[in-house]
Amino acid sequence: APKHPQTSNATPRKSLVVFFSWGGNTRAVAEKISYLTGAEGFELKLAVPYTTDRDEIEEIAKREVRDKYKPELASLPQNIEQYDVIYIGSPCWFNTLAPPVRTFLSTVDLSGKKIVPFMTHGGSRMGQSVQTIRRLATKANVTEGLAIRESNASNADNEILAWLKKHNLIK
Ligand SMILES: Cc1cc2nc3c(=O)[nH]c(=O)nc-3n(C[C@H](O)[C@H](O)[C@H](O)COP(=O)(O)O)c2cc1C
Repeated sequence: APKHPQTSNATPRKSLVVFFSWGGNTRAVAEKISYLTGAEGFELKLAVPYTTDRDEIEEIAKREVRDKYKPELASLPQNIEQYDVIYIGSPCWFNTLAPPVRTFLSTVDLSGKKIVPFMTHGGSRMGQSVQTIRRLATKANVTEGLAIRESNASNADNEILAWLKKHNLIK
């Protein structure tokens, strides 16, 4: 049947927020992005969870980042092909992505996706993470990142909203 001229053949852009959070700051930003965009959320969790001890995680993270270690994830998002836009969130750990996010990027085929990175941090902003995402997801279109300071993580509504508008991710 002929299509109405207003009808687009393009399927609507579906988006997913994939994130890891150790202390909750990145989760707060991820939840805000989901709330503002309608994107579904997927929290990356490890098969063997990290310690909750702040001194111990420092040592573990330092070693894993140095070794580019990819810890095993408990699960992966299903049917990734249905999403056009994937937000990817991480705390800044030693100037880059937390290792669980590295595992995700190395495991899932993100060819042709628009990837929107975001990070919470104590001063390093995105660090090296955008370059790392571009290297691991070679066939994706990776935008500039959204960096939110740790102290603002649960109070960044306006910053997140402005950033989403600036990048045409919401109206
Ligand atoms: C192991 C570890 C390493 C960190 N390394 C950095 C860093 O290199 N640069 C920085 O700005 N903040 C660093 N931080 C601070 C975190 O990026 C910041 O507190 C972030 O908001 C934590 O997010 P989360 O609560 O989602 O885990 C580090 C924190 C931890 C626990």
